Amino acid sequence: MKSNGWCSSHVNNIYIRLDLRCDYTCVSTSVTIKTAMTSTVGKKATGLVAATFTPLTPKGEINLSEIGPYIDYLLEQQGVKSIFVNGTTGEGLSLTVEERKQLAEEWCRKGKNKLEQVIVHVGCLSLKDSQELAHHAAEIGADGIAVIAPSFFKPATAGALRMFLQEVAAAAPAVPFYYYHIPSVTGVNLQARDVLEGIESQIPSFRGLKFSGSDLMDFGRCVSYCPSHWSYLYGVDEQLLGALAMGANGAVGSTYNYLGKSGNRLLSAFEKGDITLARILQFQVQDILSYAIDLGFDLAVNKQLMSEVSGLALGPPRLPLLLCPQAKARSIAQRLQQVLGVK
Ligand SMILES: CC(=O)N[C@@H]([C@@H](O)[C@H](O)[C@H](O)CO)[C@@H](O)CC(=O)C(=O)O
Repeated sequence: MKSNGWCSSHVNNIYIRLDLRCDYTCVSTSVTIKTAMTSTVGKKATGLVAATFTPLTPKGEINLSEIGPYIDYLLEQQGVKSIFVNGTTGEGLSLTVEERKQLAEEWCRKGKNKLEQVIVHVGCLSLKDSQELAHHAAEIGADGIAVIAPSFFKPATAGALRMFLQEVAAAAPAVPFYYYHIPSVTGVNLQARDVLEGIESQIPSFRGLKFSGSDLMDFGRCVSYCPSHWSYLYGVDEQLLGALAMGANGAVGSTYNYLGKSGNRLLSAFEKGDITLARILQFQVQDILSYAIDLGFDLAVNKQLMSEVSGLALGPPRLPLLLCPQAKARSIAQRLQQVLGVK
């Protein structure tokens, strides 16, 4: 009979992993001490991050002129200081490489000296396109880049996905790199914990995880495996509280575009140990989203809801997503105002 186990601890940048392998005849203990992440790539991403919608004109072209007002809205009305652009909410995979570059550039330009972090999603089906976008993000001064798993030809193993991520990260080695785990959208159902196995030795700029999955056991295993100086950003907004308990140190999501204030209150209630308040705030988000889900909530509805709540002209989604009827978005916006007690 055998038992294998390990434990790790992180003290003052020293990362200690203790491997214990025992059977009845032998006990071997090996202790590895390494200085964790000696490079000082970037600042740590924490707190609330809005996954931005991509403003389009009524004809479906990217609308860069709305980005400045969008950033001001997030800062002034929602208290959100960091953004994640060209991701799922931003319809990144429906945009051309050139459009993604123009958008990333404008978000970075308009966010400079205002926002704390602009993280650019650079994942594509094509490795070459991802590398081009990663390199571009470095040139324009993005604070971080993130990559989802390619989802047409899917990686067969965690190792194959790690190799893909490594090749992208190598195109922007000085930019903090995040793995973006979103199995419900990519259909890549690998455990994030497996993807992270040894990733720091393959990607020196690796700085954390954007986990948009509902498997909190996998998320917890990521947090317990990884060094504390990484970012663990959780992306299922309606169950953020569970992820905070599991060790998330921030949240990235679509609803923080219009529920930023409440998201910030939830984070600070949790930090202060006021679980009762944190729970009330989480239940409010769940109420609003269940109401929306009953009406058929998807990205198109979400985008229209943001236009409705913020007054920004975000335009339609891009095909194949269909424009949401305004009455539907209006009805969800009313529910939101009732639940939050906003006039
Ligand atoms: C599947 C999906 O779109 N998930 C959203 C959530 O914020 C989601 O909209 C929210 O939890 C409501 O279900 C984010 O995780 C996506 C995200 O962060 C992104 O746009 O990159």
